[in-house]
Amino acid sequence: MLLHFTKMHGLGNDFMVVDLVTQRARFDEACIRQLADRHFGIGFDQLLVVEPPRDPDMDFRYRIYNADGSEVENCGNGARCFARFVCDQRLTHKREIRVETQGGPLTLVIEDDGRVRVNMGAPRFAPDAVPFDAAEDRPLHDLEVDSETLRVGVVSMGNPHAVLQVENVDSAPVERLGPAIESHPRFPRRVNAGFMQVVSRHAIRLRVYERGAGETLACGTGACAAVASGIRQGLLESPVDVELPGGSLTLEWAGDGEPLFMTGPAVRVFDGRVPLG
Ligand SMILES: N[C@@H](CCC[C@H](N)C(=O)O)C(=O)O
Repeated sequence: MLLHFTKMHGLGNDFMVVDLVTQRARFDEACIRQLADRHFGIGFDQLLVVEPPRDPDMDFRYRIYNADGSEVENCGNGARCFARFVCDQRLTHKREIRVETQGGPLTLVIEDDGRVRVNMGAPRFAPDAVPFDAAEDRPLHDLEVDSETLRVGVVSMGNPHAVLQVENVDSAPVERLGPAIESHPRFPRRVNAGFMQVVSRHAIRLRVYERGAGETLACGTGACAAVASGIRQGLLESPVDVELPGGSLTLEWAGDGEPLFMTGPAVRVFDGRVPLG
C-alpha cells in the first residue's frame, strides 16, 4: 500500500507526519528506523502520527516516535507542526485544539500570524516524575560523567530532560557529553540532554542532544525544560527568548505549578507517498 505523508519542520527539527484518521497503517521499530534513515529512507528526527482521540473531550490523539523507533511522551516542535497539519488537512476547523499525548493533554492555538502557541503543561522537577535516581528534589544535582562531576537540573515536560549550564554553546562538548548523559544509568528511561548558555535574564542559547535522535537543530520540550530550570535557579525571568541552532522560540512561565507556554513556527515542506509493507 502507498501511505500519504507530509514532511514538516519546527526550526529544523524535522518530522514525517502521518494522518491515521483517514488512513490505516502500523509502524514497528524496524520500519520507523528505515523511514528515518537520511540516506535510504525519507529522513526525520521524529515520526508524528495523528489519530482519533480516545477521550471524547479531546480533538485528536498525537503519537510521537524517535528516529530510533522508540515511542515517546511529548515533542514541542512536533506539537506545533501537528496543529498546522490538522488545520491544513482540514481535519478540524478549530483554531484551539486539544490533543492527547502519552505525556498528558496539550492545548494548541494557531495565532493570526501563523505561529502556534502551545500550553505545554506544568514542568515537574521531582526525581520520580522525570524519572531520575535521586533521594530528593533539588534545583541542581551532581551527575558523574566520564570522571567529571556535572551539575544538572532535571525536568519532566512529559518527557525527561537534563539541563547543563555552559559558558558558550558553540564550544560546549555536546558530541562527547550528550550520548553519555542520554544513557546515564541514573536516568532509567534515558534523557534528553540540554546545554544552556545564559545570555541575559530574558535570553538563552541552547543546544540539545535528543534521546533517540542525537543532536537536533531545535528541541521544543528541551527549550521548555531549560527555561523552567533557569527560572527555578533564579537565572532567568519570563518571558525568555530561546535561540536554537535552527531558530528562536518564545517561552513564558509564571512559576511552580503553572503551565509553560511555547510560541514558534511550524513549516510544511512537501507531501509524499511511500510504500509500506
Ligand atoms: N524534538 C522534540 C522532542 C522529541 C522527543 C525526545 N527526543 C524524547 O525522546 O523525549 C521536541 O521538540 O520537544
